[in-house]
Amino acid sequence: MIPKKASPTDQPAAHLRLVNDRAGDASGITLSGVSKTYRTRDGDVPSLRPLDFHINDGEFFVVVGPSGCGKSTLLKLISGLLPPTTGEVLVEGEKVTTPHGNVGIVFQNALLLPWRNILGNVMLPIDMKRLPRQEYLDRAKSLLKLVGLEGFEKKLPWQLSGGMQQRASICRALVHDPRIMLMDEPFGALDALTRERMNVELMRIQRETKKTVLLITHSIPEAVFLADRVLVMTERPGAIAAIYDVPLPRPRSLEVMADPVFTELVQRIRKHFFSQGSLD
Ligand SMILES: Nc1ncnc2c1ncn2[C@@H]1O[C@H](COP(=O)(O)OP(=O)(O)OP(=O)(O)O)[C@@H](O)[C@H]1O
Repeated sequence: MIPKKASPTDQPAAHLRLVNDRAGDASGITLSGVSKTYRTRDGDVPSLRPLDFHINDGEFFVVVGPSGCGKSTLLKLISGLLPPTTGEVLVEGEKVTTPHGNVGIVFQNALLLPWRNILGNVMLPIDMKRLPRQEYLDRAKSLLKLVGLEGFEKKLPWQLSGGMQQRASICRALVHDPRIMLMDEPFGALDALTRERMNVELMRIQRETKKTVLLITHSIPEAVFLADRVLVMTERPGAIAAIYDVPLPRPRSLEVMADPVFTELVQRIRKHFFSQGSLD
């Protein structure tokens, strides 16, 4: 595990204790009173009601919720791409005010640059941040090996399948060694079989890299399969409907989906959405 950096903003630990109820624990992600209302020409669009929760360091935390309830907004607030309307987000004890290097983001589509080869795409954050290329090249290559793309470094994105492209985009999100990986419906564009394989792979990557993962999905089975905890959101403006612990041992294989603990939890979460029909 990468040692947590000491930083001046680790100091408001007293505040953290209030939010967190965890004396001195500045690791992970803490949201306190975080809400978002978009101001548009047509009026205000309340997107998120004030949210309070903590994601532990190294946790696999999955968010499910109906379409338009503010899941992507939540991810943008944590990454610093958007400022909250109220409240604050702390990542590793530091208040998020701008986009920061503590996160790597994976979107629904791999969004690889078609003119860069796979290694070049994985190295993109290093080039953009002007970090020393040579130091990160080996890391990029070992990440590609970790996701089974060894030998594909020089291929162009179109020469890879959708699942392989998405694996490359996971490497790109990890290449600068962020503590946290934010994933917005990362496998939503893949066929069902590839998606299952990617889920197994993602769990393995998370175990090996020990990253904190926040993943958004529309699929309740996917959420329960992957997560340590599942946060269920209400309809917009999104609030916390419930947070469920997933008491299934790790490592997990696809057979776990037949376990009564798994199926009961899926049913329990699904009940939140019976009237909305917006989840798988
Ligand atoms: N830039 C914006 N300006 C105005 N309203 C926005 C903006 N971005 C999102 N919204 C609105 O905020 C609400 C939440 O959007 P968001 O994309 O976060 O939802 P979501 O849960 O990720 O949706 P989905 O599951 O369909 O991807 C929606 O009603 C959306 O229309």
